[in-house]
Amino acid sequence: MNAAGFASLPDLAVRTLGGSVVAASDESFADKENLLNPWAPAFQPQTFGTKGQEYDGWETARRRPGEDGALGHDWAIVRLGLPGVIRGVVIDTAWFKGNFPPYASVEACGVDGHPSPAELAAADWTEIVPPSPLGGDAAHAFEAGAARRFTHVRLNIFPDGGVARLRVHGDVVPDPRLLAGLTVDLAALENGARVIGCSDMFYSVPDNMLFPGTARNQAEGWETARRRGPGNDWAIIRLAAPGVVRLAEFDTTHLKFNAPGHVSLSGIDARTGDLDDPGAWRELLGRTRVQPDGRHRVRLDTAPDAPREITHARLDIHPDGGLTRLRLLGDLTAAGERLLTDRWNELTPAGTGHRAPPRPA
Ligand SMILES: NC(=O)NC(NC(N)=O)C(=O)[O-]
Repeated sequence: MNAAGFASLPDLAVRTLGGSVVAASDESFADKENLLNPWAPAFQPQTFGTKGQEYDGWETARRRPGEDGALGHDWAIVRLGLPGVIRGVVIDTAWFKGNFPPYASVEACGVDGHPSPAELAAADWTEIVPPSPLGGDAAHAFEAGAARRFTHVRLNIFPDGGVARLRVHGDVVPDPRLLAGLTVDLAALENGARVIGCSDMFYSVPDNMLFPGTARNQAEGWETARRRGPGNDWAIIRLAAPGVVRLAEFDTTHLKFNAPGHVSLSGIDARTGDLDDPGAWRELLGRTRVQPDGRHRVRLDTAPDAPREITHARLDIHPDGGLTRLRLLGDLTAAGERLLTDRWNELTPAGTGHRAPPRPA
């Protein structure tokens, strides 16, 4: 997968998906936490504080050789908000022009639970980006290929300097022990769901609807252009795993003059039906009126005689607009639990401190 390909995958490290910087060797000039800011790096010239020019990034002091003559290097350890398989990394030195590091590398590890910085230092790290040259004021994309579930990454810079952002794109691999037997959001990015197709993403991408928490403005949701022709906008969501959706939440918060008039929802089991065959989709919720700027929770009909196991859901918004959040609360089926467990086991090598979850019958 090339950079353009992996950059459309979720950023497993971004703060709005739960990422954090747990430790760094140094942050004398600018805070390590800036590495994971969701916004594009900003810069204002001549904003000198007591320690130097202020940068929207992570910046370390200029290193000097120690008594032994060694220069050493700086590093920062990031806890991924969403553990998963890393497909590519972007090291962005935006605005660092005379103070970027000339080389960087990235390592990753998978550790169960909530390890301390000391426990992470002793973890088994795998190099996913070898030491590579960097330029100033530029985003550098590196593919990463290890077919393993990682929970943390370590950015190494040689010998020192500033990095504006670290983006870690990949496929979310949720921990089945946290989902099995519970009613969960089958459309949540953090549970492994994703939007795999949509009619329009002129203003913002539809995966935004699947972020945790509430949106702070309409840019943090999905918004389409004004539709001038016939038809309506839509998005198809691949659920976290096969499951039964029992309650849908359509959130138009912050969409005050651009909310859809109506929404509808349908589902398909892609193991037996073709996503491209309109006849294979079953209605889950007929055309339902929505209001601007608010949450709409709708209980779906899950009568015992209505077989509702689906792998994908289709959201239709009539005629256009967007949603800031979409929640599809429901239960994994036994097949869904098995699938998640098998995937987790396959991508989590033994001996990394992970407990293998029981595989449902
Ligand atoms: N934050 C800084 O002031 N950094 C540096 N200096 C300037 N002017 O940016 C540097 O690396 O010495």
